Amino acid sequence: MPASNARLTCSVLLLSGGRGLRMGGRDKGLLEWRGRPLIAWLHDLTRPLSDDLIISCNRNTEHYAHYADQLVADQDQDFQGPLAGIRAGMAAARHEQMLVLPCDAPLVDRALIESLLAHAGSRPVVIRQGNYWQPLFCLLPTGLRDDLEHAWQSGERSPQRWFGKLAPIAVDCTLEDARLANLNTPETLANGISPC
Ligand SMILES: Nc1nc2c(ncn2[C@@H]2O[C@H](COP(=O)(O)OP(=O)(O)OP(=O)(O)O)[C@@H](O)[C@H]2O)c(=O)[nH]1
Ligand SMILES: [Mg+2]
Repeated sequence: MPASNARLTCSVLLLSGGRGLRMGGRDKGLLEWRGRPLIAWLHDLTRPLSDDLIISCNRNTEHYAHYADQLVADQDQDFQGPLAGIRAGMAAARHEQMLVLPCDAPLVDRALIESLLAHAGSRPVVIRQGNYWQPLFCLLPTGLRDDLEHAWQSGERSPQRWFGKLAPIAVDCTLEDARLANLNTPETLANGISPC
């Protein structure tokens, strides 16, 4: 059943539209980790939160469709980065808030998500580790879609620079917080998790 969180129903955007160059050009979300595709772990985590689970992907749509209510693709086919996926997700999202997570962080847990949702309002809410923002772990008010579109049309391609102008709310985590570890290389995929 969707939307077990009665306080807030959000859209969810799982970012899986990258080139995966460090994985030899393979589609990272579909690579297996602990016996299942990475996207399956994020799907299982976020499915109960939303009736609007969006996956940003630029290939293998037939595989991703199983895990989503909506698929979105970047407008341009030249991999302009995650902000392209956020832009497509914002255009499609059906709720006032959109939770964004990357496909390659399978240790994110419900408590981390709840700590983002707790600050839902008119400003972006973003994970920060020490002095480092983690711009792909965030909660975005979808009312910012016009602002994002304007920034995009002005040439902005950095999620952090975009929301940096919007007085983001930080959710602070330690530098050692294993939940934020992500998988970028075949070695980490096979052997475990590396720090971000
Ligand atoms: N929609 C979309 N998502 C992207 C794009 N580039 C990266 N992402 C996503 O952003 C997140 C972080 O990117 P990376 O970890 O660098 O993944 P990647 O770009 O596929 O991998 P590398 O090519 O090795 O850098 C991942 O969830 C990617 O799927 C893009 O051009 N479009
Ligand atoms: Mg990349």
